[in-house]
Order: sequence, then C-alpha cells, then structure tokens
Amino acid sequence: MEYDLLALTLNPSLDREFVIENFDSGNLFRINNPSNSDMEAGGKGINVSLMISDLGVSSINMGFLGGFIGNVIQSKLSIVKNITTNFIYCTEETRENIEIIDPLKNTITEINSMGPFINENDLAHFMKRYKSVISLVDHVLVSGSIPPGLPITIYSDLISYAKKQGKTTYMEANGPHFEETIRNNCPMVVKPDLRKSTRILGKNLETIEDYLEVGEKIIDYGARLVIMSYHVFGDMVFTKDGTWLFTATKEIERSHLFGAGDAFMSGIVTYLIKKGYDYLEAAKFGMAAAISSTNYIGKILGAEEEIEMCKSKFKVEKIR
Ligand SMILES: O=P(O)(O)OC[C@@]1(O)O[C@H](CO)[C@@H](O)[C@@H]1O
Repeated sequence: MEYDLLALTLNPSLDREFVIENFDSGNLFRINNPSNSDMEAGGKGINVSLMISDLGVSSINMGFLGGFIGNVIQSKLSIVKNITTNFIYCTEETRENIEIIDPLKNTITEINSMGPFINENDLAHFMKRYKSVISLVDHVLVSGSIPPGLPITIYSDLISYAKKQGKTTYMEANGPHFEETIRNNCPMVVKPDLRKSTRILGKNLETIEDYLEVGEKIIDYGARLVIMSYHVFGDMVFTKDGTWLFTATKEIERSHLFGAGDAFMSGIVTYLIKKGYDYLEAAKFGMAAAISSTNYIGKILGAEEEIEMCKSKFKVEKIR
C-alpha cells in the first residue's frame, strides 16, 4: 500500500498549550518563559499521525480546515515527514483549543471549542474524496469530536464503507456519534474518550463491574480490542480471549497526561501495522507508548527503544 494509515480528523484544532504553575480562574497570569507556551496542530487524528510519523509509520490526514487557523495547521503539517494532508476547505474558521497544564497542582484544564459549521456540499465533497483515498491504505482511524452540521451517523457511515473495503478500523471518541457507530458498524479497535464523561451505552462507569459490562458489550458488537482508561493510571483491555487490567507501576505526573490517549492509540496502530494482529501485544505496546509520552509535558511519543523500555513500567493482570 502507498500509505500505512488514513487518519480522519473531522474537527482539527490548533492546540494552544500553556504551562502555568498554581493556575486558578479569575487571575492574570503572564508567561515569561517561551517554552511554557506552545501552539501545535491538534485533534486526535492529527496527534496520531504526528506521533506515528516518528516511528516511521506514514499516514494521510483528512478532515475539514477553514480560515487563518486552518492555514496555520496545514502549514505546520506540511513540514512533518511521513504525513500527507488531504483536507477539504470549509467557510468557517477552524477551532483553537486551550490547554493549561499546571505541574504544581498536577492538573490539566482543557477548553475545547465546537469547531466550524460544515455544510452539505463540503460533506459531499469530503465523502467523494474519502472513497477514492481509502484505496491507498489498509488501516482507517476516526477520532475525536465532530463539528456542527455533520450527521451523527458520520463515523458509522465512514467505518461501514471502510469495513466493506476490508480495512482495519479504529475509533477513539465519545458521545452520540460514537455510540451510533458502536451499535451499527463497530470498528475493530475501540477506545472510548472518557475525559469529559464516563457514561457509555447508557451506563455510568463507576465500579469495575460497570467497566466489564460495557467493555464486553463493545466486544459483542464486534470489536477485537477495546481499551478503557480506568482510574487515571490504569487501563482495562478487552479482547475476545479475555479482559486484562494494566496498571502503571511508574509514578506518573497527572499534568503530563495531555495526549496520552492518542499515544496509546498510536502504539496500537503502529503495532498492528508493523507486527500483525496480536491484539493483546498491540495493547501492551500502546500502554508502553502512552507511558513513554508521560515523560514529556507536550504531545510527544518516545522513540521505539524508549517505548520498549516502558513495557516494564506497568503490570498486566488477567481479570476475566
Ligand atoms: O474536542 P475533541 O475533538 O474531543 O478533542 C480534541 C483534543 O482535545 O484532543 C486532543 C488531545 O487528545 C487535542 O489535540 C485536541 O485539542
């Protein structure tokens, strides 16, 4: 295949990241050290493309970009190796998201905008291009929120088409578009985004039994691998062969978790593309990739050797 992955980022963002000690609302903060303020191309699919590019995995990134911010994202991506972009230009401005990382209070505050309105013509144009570009890859990822104007069936429609073409499919999201896809066209790898809400498929995730019920239900819908973050530093891993709890044994700064979920997905994608379909091993590589990313404040993945070393930084327990 010409490229390894088609990553769909329907709602990209320019991530404005600030490191502020002792942050609280209602005060003036000045950033005096330039390294404490960054501006990166973001959105989950873009993050995965950026992270896997350093591991030599190539991708095409598609979605919608608009206005000045859209141009900034396009130009930032255009200089990254192993990434090809194929965005549809929409009329409204692409969003900017704000992340405030507080290393003293050990918190991350995220303010995410809803993104530009996408009209029917732009959607039709996108679908046409998607159906032609998909022939260049074997793996398709849909990730993140969807901008206003798109139907909640959008991920389900995209995954349905990808599955008919025999592609390996991945999804990280939450909300009605996520649930619609699980119920109708469940992707092979599913990672619910639990940052804002831990309610999935009508269930509030509180006890370990709740996680088991929902994870196993997603497997019954047809997923081969489900990853659910569990109590911040743990992850529950579901396959058809059982359920495992991965728990980090290394001390992890909560403030270093920005982008850790995308690092996890990047590790899984990289493993399945390079090594083949051992889902449990792919999850272990994903967990190691996520742990390697917590060595850094920004959205950075460790090099392959660093990821391998991080395999000893978590314990794996079979719970079912
Ligand atoms: O608003 P969404 O689409 O759910 O999430 C978008 C986002 O918060 O996710 C990434 C971190 O995972 C950031 O790059 C980006 O700003």
